[in-house]
Amino acid sequence: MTILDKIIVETRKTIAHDKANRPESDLESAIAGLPPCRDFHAALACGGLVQLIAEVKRASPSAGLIRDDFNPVQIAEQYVTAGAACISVLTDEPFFKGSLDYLRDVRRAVDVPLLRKDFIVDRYQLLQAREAGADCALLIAECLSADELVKLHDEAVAMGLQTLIELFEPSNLDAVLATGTPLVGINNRDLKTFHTDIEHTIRMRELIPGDRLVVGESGIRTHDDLIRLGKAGVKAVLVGESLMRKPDIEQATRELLGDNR
Ligand SMILES: O=P(O)(O)OC[C@@H](O)[C@@H](O)c1c[nH]c2ccccc12
Repeated sequence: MTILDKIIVETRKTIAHDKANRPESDLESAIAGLPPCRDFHAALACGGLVQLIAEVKRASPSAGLIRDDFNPVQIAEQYVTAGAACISVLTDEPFFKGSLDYLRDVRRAVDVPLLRKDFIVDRYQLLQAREAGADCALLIAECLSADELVKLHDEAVAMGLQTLIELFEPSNLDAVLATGTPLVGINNRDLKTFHTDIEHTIRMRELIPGDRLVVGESGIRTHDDLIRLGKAGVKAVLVGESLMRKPDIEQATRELLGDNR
């Protein structure tokens, strides 16, 4: 069993537990009265050379605990002050020490579009995302069949959410493109081995039609990395660990972006 398989097993347990506490119909009514989502795609499509989705990430299976003094609201505020276009909030609890409450708290504190970063396999999680204030939901091609990808993408859109669909395996590209999502993420981390290589995004970029906005994800550390990806046609980057490890997150975010504003 790979780590990804283990995460999905736990995720399904969490969903069953959450559904028992709060029925789907309850979430449906809760989202009915919400204002429309912010435009995640537009925030990345405009402005400078490469836009930043900065991630609130407390821990990960590969890195363990990334940061001791963890205050999601303060971190998100620092990201935004330093120029992040969007914020990603990890909500998986067992493996990433995240929480839907972090997403809620960040929603109250900042005005930029937010991504729910989790292992989404069920419509219920999309409802939770929308209710907690997300504007976009991550879908991972390695966790879902081609049919499930289409179904969850359509369900997300019906709720007013956008989707960022991520893949690592080149063989999943057709399934991702077939959903019609305008936002395609290339994960540089092989979730089976945790190894990251930013060349992976650069190679995969060439295979993706120009009408999709490509997000380079994982293992991005420096301004040079960002520039290299930008030159290869990558419009946005998703960065967590390298920023979360720095004592001064705001300063680190400025350094990553450089004069790329
Ligand atoms: O912390 P990094 O290496 O900067 O990576 C951020 C983000 O790409 C990573 O957290 C991620 C990408 N896809 C995921 C899917 C699930 C959990 C986590 C992820």
